[in-house]
Amino acid sequence: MVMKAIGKYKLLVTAALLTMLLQVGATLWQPSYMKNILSVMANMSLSTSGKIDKISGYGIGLIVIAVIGLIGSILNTLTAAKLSQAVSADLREQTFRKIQTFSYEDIEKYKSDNLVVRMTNDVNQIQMLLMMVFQVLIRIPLLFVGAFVLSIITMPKLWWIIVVMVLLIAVVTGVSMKSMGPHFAAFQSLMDRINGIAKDNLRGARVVKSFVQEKSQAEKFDAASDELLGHNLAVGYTFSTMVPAFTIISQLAIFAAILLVSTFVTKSPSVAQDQLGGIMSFIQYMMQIMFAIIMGGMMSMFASRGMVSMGRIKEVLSTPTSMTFDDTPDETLDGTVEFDHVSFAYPNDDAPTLKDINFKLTSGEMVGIVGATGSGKSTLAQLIPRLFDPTEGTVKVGGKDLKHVSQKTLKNTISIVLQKAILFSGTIAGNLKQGKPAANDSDMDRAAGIAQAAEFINRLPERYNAPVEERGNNFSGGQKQRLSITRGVIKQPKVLILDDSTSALDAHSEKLVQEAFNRDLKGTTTIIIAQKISSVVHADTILVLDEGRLVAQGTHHELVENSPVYQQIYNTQKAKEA
Ligand SMILES: Nc1ncnc2c1ncn2[C@@H]1O[C@H](COP(=O)(O)OP(=O)(O)OP(=O)(O)O)[C@@H](O)[C@H]1O
Repeated sequence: MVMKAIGKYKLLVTAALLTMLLQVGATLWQPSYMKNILSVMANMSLSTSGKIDKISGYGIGLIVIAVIGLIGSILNTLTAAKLSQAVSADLREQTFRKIQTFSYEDIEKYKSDNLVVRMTNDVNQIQMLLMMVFQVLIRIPLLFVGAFVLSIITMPKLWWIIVVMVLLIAVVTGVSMKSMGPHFAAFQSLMDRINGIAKDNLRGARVVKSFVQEKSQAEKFDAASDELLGHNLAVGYTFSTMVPAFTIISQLAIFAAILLVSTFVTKSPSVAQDQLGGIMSFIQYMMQIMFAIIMGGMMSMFASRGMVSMGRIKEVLSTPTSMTFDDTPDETLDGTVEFDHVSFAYPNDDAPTLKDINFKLTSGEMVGIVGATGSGKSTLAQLIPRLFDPTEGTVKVGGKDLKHVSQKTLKNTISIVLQKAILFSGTIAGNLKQGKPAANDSDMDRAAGIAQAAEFINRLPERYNAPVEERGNNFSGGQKQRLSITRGVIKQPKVLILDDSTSALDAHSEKLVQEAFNRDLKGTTTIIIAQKISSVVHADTILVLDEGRLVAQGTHHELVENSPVYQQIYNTQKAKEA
């Protein structure tokens, strides 16, 4: 997946690799110049001016190499940054597009917050990983092998010092990484938790303030934050012991190298010049090897976080959409709705929420659905616009099994106004056009009139161009509901479902909305889910649900006569009103 995304940027990849090679080459080249400079210094046969001339020459060479290395490093950082940002932007967009193809059921399975974290945090982790790969991870083995080989070529007799040092550093790095591993692993989940608490708190700011929950929210946040601090400190402590351990190992290695070289020099003064120069570059190579191992260990730790994120993005991208639509021609359906032995269980839920439901609604009817809270009213309604497919049985609209109609036909035929009015930031017109993209002002006027929204929209100076803030926060609950009903009716659907969507309207407005439905949406089957029986008392037929079963169907008068469940709801509500 990531390789495919990277493949698009071959030029940048090549540039990143070449600039990295330039950098590694310059780093490995530098010690040999140091060797030459020291050899000149130790050369007894050269005059002082001869030495200065040679050393200046080498010095200029050293500076040129350092500049080449610096240019390589700057260009590498630039190309790696550009590459990682471009790839992560592609992945983010690809993930978002994939989520758009998800059915509501797929989104429910992941939970929307989790998907947001994947598109933000996880994509960022991948971006950091790619940056690391093209800046450091590939450089490390090259630097390690290069410095290892060159150190042995420079001082063949000291090969064992390098081997012992590498082993000791590898052991210390391994032990430290093992102890830090669980702390790194805990970071991600704690960050998720901290994000969650902060988000809950800010989203529910009104509840927090009105229930004076600031202190308990702060305590909850502190607990998670302190836990994160604990893990950070534990990592810090390990680092603080790692650094002196590396210093001791390197000092010992340097000491051993110098000691041995001085014995060679003493034994054979003729090799003094070569050996003294060599020891300098040998020590530099040792430092490069040590740097490569330490960086390698640390980077692989961070890389493992990136790999986890990659897995999480891959999971989303490879999730097959649970709901597919038939590629049949678009058609015009009438508003009959039929449930034929429909049962439904939510994903990951063993017990069915709806059990063997059977009914048939005639086109243009006004239908009420009532039942106790949790009896399955919203669940039943969600099967009509195919937010979910039934686990068993068939849902038909216009006489056609919904599984065999095109997505466009479904969209043109059915509209649902959900219990919670959800508006998107933008303008009123932008929100209404979600219902009918080609809607003009007269369509909006008509729909706003039906939903009793015209009155407050007309009071806004910009009318349909009035801004809508995030989640419609600049509108009252009732206004949001009216706008959301307007969006639902604007395309004049054949089936309109109102899932408790007039709850924030006063009784008078609710009556006006229903009268407008009767008058202006004559051919539309209107299904009203209501908590209050008064909202559906005039319906042509009422479905009564009880614990996921359809226990009765009829007009208000029929049900008052012969449905014990309906009678109970009706009597309880009458008693409350009295
Ligand atoms: N997304 C979901 N995942 C799992 N279970 C769910 C989900 N939504 C609802 N349920 C469960 O299904 C049952 C029926 O819920 P539903 O929302 O359909 O009831 P309802 O009659 O509309 O209730 P209310 O009048 O309170 O809105 C409840 O037990 C609920 O816990």
